[in-house]
Amino acid sequence: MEFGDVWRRRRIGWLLVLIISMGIFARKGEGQLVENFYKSTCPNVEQIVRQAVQNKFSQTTITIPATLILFFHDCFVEGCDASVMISSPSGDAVEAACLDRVSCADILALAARDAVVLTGGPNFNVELGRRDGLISKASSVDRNLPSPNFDLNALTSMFARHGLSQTNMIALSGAHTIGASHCNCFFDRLFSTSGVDPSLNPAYAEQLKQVCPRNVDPSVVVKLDPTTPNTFDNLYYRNLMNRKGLFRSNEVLFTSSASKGTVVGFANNERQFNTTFVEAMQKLGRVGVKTGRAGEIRRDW
Ligand code: HEM
Ligand SMILES: [Ca+2]
Ligand SMILES: [Ca+2]
Repeated sequence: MEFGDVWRRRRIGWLLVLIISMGIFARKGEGQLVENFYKSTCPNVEQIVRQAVQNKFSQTTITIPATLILFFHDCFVEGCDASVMISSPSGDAVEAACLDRVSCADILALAARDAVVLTGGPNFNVELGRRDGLISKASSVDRNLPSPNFDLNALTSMFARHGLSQTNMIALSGAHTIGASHCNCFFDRLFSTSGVDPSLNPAYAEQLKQVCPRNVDPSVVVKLDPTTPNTFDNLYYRNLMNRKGLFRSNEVLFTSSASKGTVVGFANNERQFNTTFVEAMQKLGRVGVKTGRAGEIRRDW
C-alpha cells in the first residue's frame, strides 16, 4: 500500500466523520428559535395569522380555546412540530402569501398567542423557526398528556420532563380560564361510590350535576371557568380558592401546600400571572423543536 492510499483513506475517514456528525446535528436540529425568523422570507406572516384567527373567532368562538389546547398538546407530543395537526388553523392564508416558507408548527404557535390576546390576555412575542415533524402517531398522544385526575407530583413530573418548572405548570394551567370540557373528564368527582368529591364547592357540584347527569349525552360540555368563561384573566385561580376547579388536576394546585402560595399569588395579582404565563408559553414553545434541516415545511394539502 502506498502512502497516498493511506492519506486518501484517512481523508475519506475524516469526511465520513464530518458527514455523520452533520447528519446527527441536522437530525437533532437543536438550533435556536428567533423572533424575526421570517423577516425576509414572509415578512407579513404575523398579520396574516392574526387576521385568520380573528376571522375564525368572529365565525365561531370555539376556535380560540381549541387552538390554545392544540398548541399545548402538540408541544407535549414529539415537541412543537405540528405533529397533532391534520390541517392548520390558518394555513391557507399563509400559504397564499408564503408558499412552502412558513411551518405549520410556527403558525400554530402564533395562532395560540393570538388566541390569548383576542380573549383579553397578555400580548407577547413568539419565537419562530420551528420545522414540522415527519412523525404523527395517535398512539403516542395519550401517555404524553396529563390526565385530569393527576395529583401535584404527577403534574409536576410530567412538565419537568419537558424542562418546565412547577411554577410554569401552574401558570400554564391558567389557560383553563377559557374553554370547556366534556362531562366525562370530571364525572367521577360527581358520582363516585363515596358520593361527591368533598374538595368540590357543594353548590358548584350541584350545578355540575344538573348539566352532567348520569347517562348524559357525551357531547355535552361545561365551561372550565364558571365566572368568566370567554375572558383570559386570572379568575381561574380565584375559582380554585373557592373550590370551583373543574378537574382534580386543577383543584390540587390549591389544596397542595407546595403550590397553594403560587395559586393565591396569581389570584391576587393578575399582572404577576400574566408575566409568568407569558414566560411559560415561550418555554413551552421551545419544547422538542426541530430546526435547521430537521423535519420539513409541511403543505396544508
Ligand atoms: C396541567 C395539566 C392539564 C390537564 C390535566 C388538562 C386537562 C384538560 C382537559 C381534561 C380538558 C377538557 C378536554 C375535553 O373535554 O375535550 C382541557 C381543556 C382545555 N385545556 Fe387543559 N389541561 C392541562 C393543561 C393545559 C395547558 C398547559 C393548556 C394551554 C396552555 C391547556 C389548555 C386547555 C384549553 C384551552 C382547554 C379548553 C379546550 C376547548 O374548549 O376546546 N390545558 N384540559
Ligand atoms: Ca408535536
Ligand atoms: Ca376567565
